[in-house]
Amino acid sequence: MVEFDDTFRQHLRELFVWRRDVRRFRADPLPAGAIDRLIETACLSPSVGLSQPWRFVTVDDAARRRAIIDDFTACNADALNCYSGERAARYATLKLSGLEQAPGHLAVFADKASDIGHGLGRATMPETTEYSVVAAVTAMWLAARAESIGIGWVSILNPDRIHVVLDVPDTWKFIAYLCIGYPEAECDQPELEQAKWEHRRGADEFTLRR
Ligand SMILES: Cc1cc2c(cc1C)N(C[C@H](O)[C@H](O)[C@H](O)COP(=O)(O)O)c1[nH]c(=O)[nH]c(=O)c1N2
Repeated sequence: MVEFDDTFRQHLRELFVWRRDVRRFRADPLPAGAIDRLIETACLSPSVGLSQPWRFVTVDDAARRRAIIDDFTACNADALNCYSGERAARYATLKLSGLEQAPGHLAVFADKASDIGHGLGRATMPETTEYSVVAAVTAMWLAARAESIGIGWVSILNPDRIHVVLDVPDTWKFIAYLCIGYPEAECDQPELEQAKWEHRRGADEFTLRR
């Protein structure tokens, strides 16, 4: 049996504390096979009915990357228009993607039409397909940090546009667009907290006791 000791648990806790959503990347490329290795780890994640509904698209083509960046720019401008006053001014200062700098781009989808898992667990809660993919992204995020690789999740995008740009099946639901690379800096505090947009709250605030 594999056992984990206190030292491992302490390191694991540190991994959770020091995992960040990264928007500022160094220019150096990722080592060969790094993204494939992260995808392999992500595939060890739990999934409803063992359906493994995650689908990964590595995006290396310059024209497709440019189209994604253009979509982000348009969506981010729309998002800014949803705020006013001081909140709008603050939003405008935020850096909300590392799409321009990140050496790795990875789009993640949930295959809503796959028969893998034979529908187990999905009859009353079809959304568990998407939950499974989010679990895989989280695993990848942590596994990357363990290799000092940073990941930034970009959701300020138009899913329909992503489908067209990446030419993926209609039955795939867009879940995440990930920027991957080495971070410019490490920090134990979310960037949105450093920018005074929001602060991390403690577990008590989100826990009901019945
Ligand atoms: C589903 C989802 C979607 C997004 C994010 C996360 C998740 C889970 N986050 C990252 C988010 O801002 C970040 O996780 C929190 O601010 C907490 O920071 P740390 O991840 O702890 O560094 C994120 N960040 C960003 O700069 N642009 C984005 O579009 C998104 N979108």
